[in-house]
Amino acid sequence: MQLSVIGCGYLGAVHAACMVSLGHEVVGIDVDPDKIKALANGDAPFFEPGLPELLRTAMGTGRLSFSTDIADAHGAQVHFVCVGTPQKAGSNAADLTYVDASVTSLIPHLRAGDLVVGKSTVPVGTAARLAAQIAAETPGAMLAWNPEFLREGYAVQDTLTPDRFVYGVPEDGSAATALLDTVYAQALAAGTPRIVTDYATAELVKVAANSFLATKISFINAMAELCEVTGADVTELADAIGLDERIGRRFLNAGLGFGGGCLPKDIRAFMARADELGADQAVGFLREVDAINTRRRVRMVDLAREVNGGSVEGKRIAVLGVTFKPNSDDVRDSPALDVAAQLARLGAHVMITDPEGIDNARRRHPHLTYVSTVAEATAGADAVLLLTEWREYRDLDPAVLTKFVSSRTILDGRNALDPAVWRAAGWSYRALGRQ
Ligand SMILES: NC(=O)C1=CN([C@@H]2O[C@H](COP(=O)(O)OP(=O)(O)OC[C@H]3O[C@@H](n4cnc5c(N)ncnc54)[C@H](O)[C@@H]3O)[C@@H](O)[C@H]2O)C=CC1
Ligand SMILES: O=C(O)[C@H]1O[C@H](OP(=O)(O)OP(=O)(O)OC[C@H]2O[C@@H](n3ccc(=O)[nH]c3=O)[C@H](O)[C@@H]2O)[C@H](O)[C@@H](O)[C@@H]1O
Repeated sequence: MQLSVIGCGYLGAVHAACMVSLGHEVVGIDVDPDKIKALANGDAPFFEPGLPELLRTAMGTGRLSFSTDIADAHGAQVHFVCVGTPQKAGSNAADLTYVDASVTSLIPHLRAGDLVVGKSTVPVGTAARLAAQIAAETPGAMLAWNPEFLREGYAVQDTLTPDRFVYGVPEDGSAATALLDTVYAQALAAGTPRIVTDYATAELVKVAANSFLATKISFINAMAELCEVTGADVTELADAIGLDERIGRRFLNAGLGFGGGCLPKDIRAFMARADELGADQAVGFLREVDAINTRRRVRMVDLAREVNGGSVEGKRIAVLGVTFKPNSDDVRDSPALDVAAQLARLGAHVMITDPEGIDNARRRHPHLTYVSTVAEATAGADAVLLLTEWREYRDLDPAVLTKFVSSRTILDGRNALDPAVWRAAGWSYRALGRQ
């Protein structure tokens, strides 16, 4: 099948390469010429495990091309819209500028029978509005909303073998459903469940799923706050409640909380949209979810002050990990970068290291200091902060770090280390939610 993928960022680039691996012919379109140049050379413009290999193989088939010209989407039968929907400046709402611009630019190149498939995360009501625009301007072209559930760091596997497909289709959606079934034939044959529903339900499934995940994280972080005042241990608490199959242990890792280009902006956009719909009470709890999440960052900064005698001014602070989670170079709304920036504002000499995130972090916070190795970051440190739990930081040997630091103080922002190991090596170990 001939497909176009419009928007080749974290979602679209992976989607394009994966669709080729399923046997389709794909043109990827993006307005960013640098991104398109890298992709056309077979280079992944961001870090995502498995993507470089997949891209090289896909380029080798001759069935993957990239362009900045939306006219090159003409001829494809299915057009995936994967552009960004960031938070609007000065508001909680989603900025739909890119979705609207991409669909408007695509319409002149559509033919009757073509299917536009929205994959971006949008406020409920967006699909119906775009469907009306498409129907008015290209009779016979169709729209489906097929939200994406991939996680960065596992994007390739999540795209090829998702937990489920959700198709939001119009009332007589059989043609749209048949086209999507052809696109995803391989995973469907392997038994992946698919839910065919209306636009509004499909849009809500996506924000409901992310809201649930964010709520689960903030729930355990609220318990961490209680553990801190009672002397209890949030990691053991999570293990214990997680053994109840109805609760489950996944997404109960307490620590610095959630960041990234999705959970924070999605819960805020959900609240903003519910407000517009007069249903703000229904998701009012998300305000608390957001507030608990922000408080964890503040608590980490306070802990850094506490272990430094009340002030970090003039102190050398090593920050291990700056991305919003391991196995990604993404620093959008990164809790780690936020904490590092707050400490720098308080006068600390912050030395940041990260395996993949330094370039992106430097673009956002050029005034902070970035170094390539743990040895450089921790040299002479008054405190070491583990803020993103990359494997190499989880595996650090305290005896090795002892040689570099000025004070053996470690703050584990992700509950990723074994306190007994660090204490046995003579370190003062502090964490969020456990003693
Ligand atoms: N990053 C992720 O893990 C996931 C993201 N999503 C959703 O997917 C959407 C995209 O997210 P990301 O890929 O992370 O964003 P991103 O910012 O990495 O990529 C968006 C891309 O769209 C391009 N673009 C903007 N306007 C365009 C236009 N008019 N025509 C063509 N290209 C255009 C940008 O240049 C950029 O490369 C968002 O709605 C997000 O919430 C959903 C699931 C997972
Ligand atoms: O809509 C999206 O874009 C995606 O958002 C999240 O995926 P992602 O942002 O890649 O990352 P997650 O693995 O969900 O982690 C999000 C944040 O929560 C934090 N987290 C996660 C799990 C946990 O137990 N504790 C915790 O603090 C992570 O450190 C990270 O900062 C969802 O997991 C995906 O299903 C969804 O498709």
